Amino acid sequence: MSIQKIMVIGAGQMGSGIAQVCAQAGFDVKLNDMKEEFFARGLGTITKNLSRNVEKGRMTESEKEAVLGRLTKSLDINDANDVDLVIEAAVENMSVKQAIFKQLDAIAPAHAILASNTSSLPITELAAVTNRPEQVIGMHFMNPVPVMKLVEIIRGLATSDDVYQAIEDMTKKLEKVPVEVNDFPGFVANRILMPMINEAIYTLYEGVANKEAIDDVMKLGMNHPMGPLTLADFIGLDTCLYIMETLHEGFGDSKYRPCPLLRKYVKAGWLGKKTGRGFYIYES
Ligand SMILES: CC(=O)CC(=O)SCCNC(=O)CCNC(=O)[C@H](O)C(C)(C)COP(=O)(O)OP(=O)(O)OC[C@H]1O[C@@H](n2cnc3c(N)ncnc32)[C@H](O)[C@@H]1OP(=O)(O)O
Ligand SMILES: NC(=O)C1=CN([C@@H]2O[C@H](COP(=O)(O)OP(=O)(O)OC[C@H]3O[C@@H](n4cnc5c(N)ncnc54)[C@H](O)[C@@H]3O)[C@@H](O)[C@H]2O)C=CC1
Repeated sequence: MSIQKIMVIGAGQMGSGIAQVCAQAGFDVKLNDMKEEFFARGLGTITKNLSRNVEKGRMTESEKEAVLGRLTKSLDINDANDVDLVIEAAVENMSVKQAIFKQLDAIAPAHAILASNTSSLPITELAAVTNRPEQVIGMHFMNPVPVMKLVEIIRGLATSDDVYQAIEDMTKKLEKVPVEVNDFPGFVANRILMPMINEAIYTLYEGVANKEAIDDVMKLGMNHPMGPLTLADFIGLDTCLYIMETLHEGFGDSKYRPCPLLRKYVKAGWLGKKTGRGFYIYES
């Protein structure tokens, strides 16, 4: 199974990072989003990251131009008609993702693999809306994609061994480390990380300490690179809430109930770094 042409759906924080590392590894990448401005924002982030690589002597200017040359703009999902792999990185919402997978199943070539960068949603449920469930798989990158080494590879119930192998090989070409995981809500990464973040939000909500103190405890006491509230802002509070809801619904266990303060911030549109305000305020 040979992969050369890729479409990445969603040019947000994750999609832009995924498109960047794929283009850096030599793949031809179509970066798809719904509007020109969303694509432009994603391309802006990629260009900034590549320029930093040039400044730091990790890449020449001509290598940077070659990477950018392998990236193409797409504002139409029909552009998936000649790709070998689609990596979907749109919002963490099952109905949005299922609608995308249904369309892709009709558009993408019969051999194409359909992967999702979902943080928590069942791959098997995405696969079920297609006629190629054996070619549907989870490819869960970590944020920030250009820096973090891990990719959780999630097998849906029907995912074939050949498809798993092709995605594992492709992940290694991106210089990432694949880890095989089965299809349960939140997989491994967010089954463990997100309840910790949710508990940090409860700690704030219940007035145990202020936000700086909570972050300091985990940074200085546990050597985490970011405190949990800073990390929640970095991930996006909407994404954190979606993940907690998936865990809560998927396991039916009250220990996963999302903190009311998290819901309130999301309802206010305080989604974290990407909107300029979450637990902290960010200059643009
Ligand atoms: C929600 C999910 O489904 C799963 C997830 O992704 S959960 C989130 C997982 N990610 C984490 O937990 C990240 C935790 N934070 C960290 O590891 C670090 O704070 C960090 C790597 C983000 C930044 O590191 P730092 O040392 O504090 O800052 P800084 O010195 O500015 O950055 C370190 C390097 O990362 C790079 N970097 C930082 N942020 C970046 C970004 N958004 N994009 C690209 N590169 C970035 C910097 O350019 C820098 O590279 P150089 O040293 O080569 O110049
Ligand atoms: N933020 C994080 O730390 C991580 C997020 N993820 C997952 O990655 C996915 C994307 O998350 P982010 O990049 O953080 O979100 P984001 O909000 O930064 O970006 C989402 C992008 O998808 C686009 N989009 C939405 N619907 C679309 C459609 N139908 N067609 C094309 N584009 C569409 C939006 O316009 C936006 O640009 C989610 O499933 C999330 O759970 C996975 C790992 C880490």
